[in-house]
Amino acid sequence: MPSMASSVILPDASFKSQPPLNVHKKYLDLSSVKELPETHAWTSSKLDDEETCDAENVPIIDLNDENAIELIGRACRTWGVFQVINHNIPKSLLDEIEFEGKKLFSLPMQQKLRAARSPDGVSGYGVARISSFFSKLMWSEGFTILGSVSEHARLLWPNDYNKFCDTIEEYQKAMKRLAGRLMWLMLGSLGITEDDDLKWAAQKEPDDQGGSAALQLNSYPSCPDPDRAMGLAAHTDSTILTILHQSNTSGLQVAREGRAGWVTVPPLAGALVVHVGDLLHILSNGLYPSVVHRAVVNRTRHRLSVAYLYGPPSSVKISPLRKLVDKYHPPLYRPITWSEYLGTKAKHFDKALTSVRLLCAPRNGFVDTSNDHTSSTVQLVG
Ligand SMILES: O=C(O)CCC(=O)C(=O)O
Ligand SMILES: [Fe+2]
Repeated sequence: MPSMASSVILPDASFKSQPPLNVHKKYLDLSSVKELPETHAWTSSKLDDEETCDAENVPIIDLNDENAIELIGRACRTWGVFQVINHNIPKSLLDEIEFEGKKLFSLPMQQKLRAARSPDGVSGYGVARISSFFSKLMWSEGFTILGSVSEHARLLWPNDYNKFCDTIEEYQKAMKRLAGRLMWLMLGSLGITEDDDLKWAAQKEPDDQGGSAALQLNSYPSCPDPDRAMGLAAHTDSTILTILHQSNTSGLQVAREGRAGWVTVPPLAGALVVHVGDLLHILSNGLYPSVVHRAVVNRTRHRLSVAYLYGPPSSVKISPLRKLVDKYHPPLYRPITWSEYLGTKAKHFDKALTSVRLLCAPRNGFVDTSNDHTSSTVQLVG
C-alpha cells in the first residue's frame, strides 16, 4: 500500500479545520492560474508513491444481482471499495447535482467567498479541510453541507437559491435511503441482520434509516502541471460508508490493501462508488479495511465529485459488533462516538484508528490480526 506517512485526512463534516499554512494562497482562483505555483507543487510527497497499478479493477456490483451480498462482502474484505449499478438513484438526479455543483464552483471567487467556511466551522466554501496538515496546498476547492443548505446558498445567490437547495435536498434524501440499504447489505455480508448495538439503524421506514450525514462537493479545475499537483491527498473517510458520484473525468485512485501502487476508479456513467469508512472498519472488528484513496487532477478537464458521508447519530457509541467478537476474536477497538472519533482524527490523522485500538490479551496471548489492515500496529501480549 502506498505510504500514508504524510498524507492524512479529514474529509468529514464535523472536522474543524485549523488555518492552513499558506493562508495568503488559500483562495487562489485555480481556474485562472497558468503555471503551477510553488505553494501547490507536490514534488516529493506525491512522487514517492506515484507508481500506479491498474492491473486489477475495483469490483462493479449490480444491486439486482442475486449474489449481491456475497459480492459486496468480497469487495469489502479485499478492497474496501466497490462501484454499484442498479442502485435506483435516477441518472437525472446525478446529472442535476453535477449541474448545480458546476454552477456553484464557476461563480466568481468573490461570490463564493460570501459563503466561506468560518475558521472553526464545517459548512460552506473552502479548501480541502485536510489542507492544514500539509505544507503544500491541494488543487481543489470544496463546499460542505451539514444541516441547513439554504443558510449558505442564500449567501451565494440571494434571489435565486431555491433550485440549488431543492436539488441538494432531493439528493440527500435519495442518498440517505441508499446509504441505509448499502449499510445493511455490508453488514449482511458479515452475517449481521440485526444487532443490539445497531438499534439506531434498525430498518424502519426506508426514508428514516436513523443515520446522520454530510454532503461534500469537490471541484478540481484543470491544472497546468497535473503530475506535480495533488487534487486531494490520500486519506480514509471517517464515516461508516461514503457514496461518491464522480463526473465523467477520472481522478479517484484507491490503494488496495497490502499491494503497492494506486488503482484508478474509472467513472462509469450512472455508477456510484462506495467506500468502507473507518467506523465500518471498527464495527467489523477490523474485517473490512477502510479504503485509502486520493484524487489526482487533469491537464485539460475540470472534474467534479459529490461525496455523501454517512455515519451514525453523532452520540451513538460505535464498537466492534458483538456477533463478531468471541474469545478468539477479541474486540480490537474501544467504543467511540462519531464526534469523538472526528476529534481523534483531527489530532492523530492517519493514526486515528490505531489510537482507538485496544491492546487485547486473549487467552492464548495472541491477537488474531490476519484480517486486520492495521495489524502492523498490534502488539502481542503474552
Ligand atoms: O473526488 C474524489 O474522487 C474523492 C473525494 C473524497 O475522497 C472525499 O470527498 O472524501
Ligand atoms: Fe474521501
